[in-house]
Amino acid sequence: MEVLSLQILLLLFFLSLYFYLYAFSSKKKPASKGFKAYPIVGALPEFVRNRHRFLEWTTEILSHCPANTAVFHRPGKVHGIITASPLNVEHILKTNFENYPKGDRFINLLEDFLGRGIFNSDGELWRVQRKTASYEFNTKSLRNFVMDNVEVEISTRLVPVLAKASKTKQVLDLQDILERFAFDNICKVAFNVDPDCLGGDGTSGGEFMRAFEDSATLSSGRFMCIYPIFWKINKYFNVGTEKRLRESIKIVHEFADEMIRSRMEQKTKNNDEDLLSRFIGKEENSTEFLRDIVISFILAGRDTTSSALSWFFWLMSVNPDVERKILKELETIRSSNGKNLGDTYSFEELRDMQYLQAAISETMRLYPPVPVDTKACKSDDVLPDGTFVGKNWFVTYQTYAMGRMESIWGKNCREFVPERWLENGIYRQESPFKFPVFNAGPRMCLGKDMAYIQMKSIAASVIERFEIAVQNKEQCPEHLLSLTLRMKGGLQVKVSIEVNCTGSLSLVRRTH
Ligand code: HEM
Repeated sequence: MEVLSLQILLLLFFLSLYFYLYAFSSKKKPASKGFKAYPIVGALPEFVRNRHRFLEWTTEILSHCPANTAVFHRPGKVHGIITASPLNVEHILKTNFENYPKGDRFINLLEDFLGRGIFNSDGELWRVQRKTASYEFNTKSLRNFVMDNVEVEISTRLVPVLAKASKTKQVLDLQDILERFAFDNICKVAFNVDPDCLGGDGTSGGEFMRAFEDSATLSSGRFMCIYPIFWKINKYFNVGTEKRLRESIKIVHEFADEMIRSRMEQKTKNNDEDLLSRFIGKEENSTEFLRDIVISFILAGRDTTSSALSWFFWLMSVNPDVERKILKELETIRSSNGKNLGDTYSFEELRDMQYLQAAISETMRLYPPVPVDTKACKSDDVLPDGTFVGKNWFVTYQTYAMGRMESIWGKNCREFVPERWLENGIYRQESPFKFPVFNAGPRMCLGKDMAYIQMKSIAASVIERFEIAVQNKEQCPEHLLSLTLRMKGGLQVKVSIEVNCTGSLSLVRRTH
């Protein structure tokens, strides 16, 4: 017995020594090539140590790998790769699209929140939703409807809320305001329902907003769980974060159910065609499925543009020269079209805002609203850079890291330079594989054009009317890794009125 204990002690001693030497020797290497994989436990210790800074950690790793691609070993059968290579991204999202579905693992993690909505489905279920939604998104009437809605939301809700805050000198969470704006907008555009979340003092619908945020953050927290069994046990016993998740999802579901019920009633009264009515019109769609569709579109429409604009306003506060150039561009557009400050911009005028478009794209290059996207590999494959990917491995492309790769954007990749998007002053599209902020290939974002209309309208109306003083602007806001890249604690700002919409005295000061 004593001999056995001694043997176990010796074994433990040598194992500890081995891990210590292994870790120590790899610390001395100047740059890590890929994830450090320990015997038996794989990359898990590193993952545990760095998961609170997952995006930065993986960016560091990928930037040191020759093809910006790293293999991730986990104990048991889970292996995967993380890539920031445009060639690999093209292969995964387009060339070999059928081999890289979302997969069961991903779908199970998000199913309680998103059900089998468009973001969380594969195969025929995805195809049907994509087809129906594409039809709706391709119409010119949608573009006009978006333009009208955005204009009304800006002039009757956003501007009054900011103007009021400027009078009271109150500190505002701009991220929250932008989320409310985007939420009202997507509900009107997609479901023909106005929740008026930004109406009044801009705080209505607070319970739903909180529940939606918690549902997204806690669901994405499951991705960071070392073993899925952990969250599954918590879910089974309804404890911890899983208890909170269940409560939040219940609130979100009730809201969506109520919206569908009221839309179904309306349907009998008028025959307005919107996205939801296209789905309601199909008898085979159950109310649960309609709910999944509603929640997915709220997520798509609410959390993406608001994330991009929050980072945009913070970047403006630390890059006043860029803001001045945008103001100058707006002034030129107004004067050549005989417009006053405060007048609404037409679709053509928004299209002419080339520098603003560049500044918004540059924001999303550094702070992509959807920072990571994961697929599953259906059968063994080899990526264009020679990396082997096994069946059932996860395959993640890291958009956040891609915006910070010297190999893609050059030496100044970490600097905020809108000019990199311009050729002779005209905005130049980038390859979606180099800049997969809106995804690429058959699952490319359907709301890209709508998103730019909304973001440009808001950015232009706000910066030409108000001075936005971001609190503690020198410190880069911390991000919260949810399904989208939100700012932890929001974006606290003080607003002051820059111009009174009839004159441009202050504007002259700011543009020179
Ligand atoms: C800055 C704004 C936006 C960004 C960066 C963005 C980005 C993305 C990304 C990365 C995906 C792929 C997600 C995945 O596969 O899991 C996606 C898909 C999608 N987006 Fe957007 N999006 C934006 C705005 C919008 C808006 C306003 C809508 C309108 C409702 C929208 C509708 C969709 C839809 C329906 C899909 C699903 C496409 C599919 O799976 O077939 N997006 N978007």
